[in-house]
Amino acid sequence: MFLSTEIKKAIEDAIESAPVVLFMKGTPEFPKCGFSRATIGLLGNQGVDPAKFAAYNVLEDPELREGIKEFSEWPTIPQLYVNKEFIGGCDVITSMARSGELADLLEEARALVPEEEETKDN
Ligand SMILES: N[C@@H](CCC(=O)N[C@@H](CS)C(=O)NCC(=O)O)C(=O)O
Ligand code: FES
Repeated sequence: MFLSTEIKKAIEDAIESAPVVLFMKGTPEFPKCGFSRATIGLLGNQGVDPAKFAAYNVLEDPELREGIKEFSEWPTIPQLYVNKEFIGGCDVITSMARSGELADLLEEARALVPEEEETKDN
């Protein structure tokens, strides 16, 4: 498939729209596939700040669905980007969560809910 300039630009804009960007099936609230659901769950468990997060539903956009595969040179959805860098899909995120690498990556990207806010007293 040929990645048009227009689609490429839309993908680049999406990737730049937040520190943590997930291309997924469905929405964070209503994932439409177990792999996307699992990935959203892992990011939530890590404490990703919603303000630092953007999700794009590829089921609403067939061009995005195919385009992101070619752009990332990765054949499946979900796809995670952190600070414009492609990280991987569900399997990669799962193993990075287990090893602690995901926590380090997200912390370095300053994408987690700040500790003070989490523990702020009433
Ligand atoms: N092993 C994959 C699981 C994801 C996967 O297999 N996705 C499939 C089914 S949802 C996919 O995106 N197929 C191409 C498509 O639906 O466009 C991962 O680590 O992310
Ligand atoms: S939609 Fe069937 S496995 Fe993802």
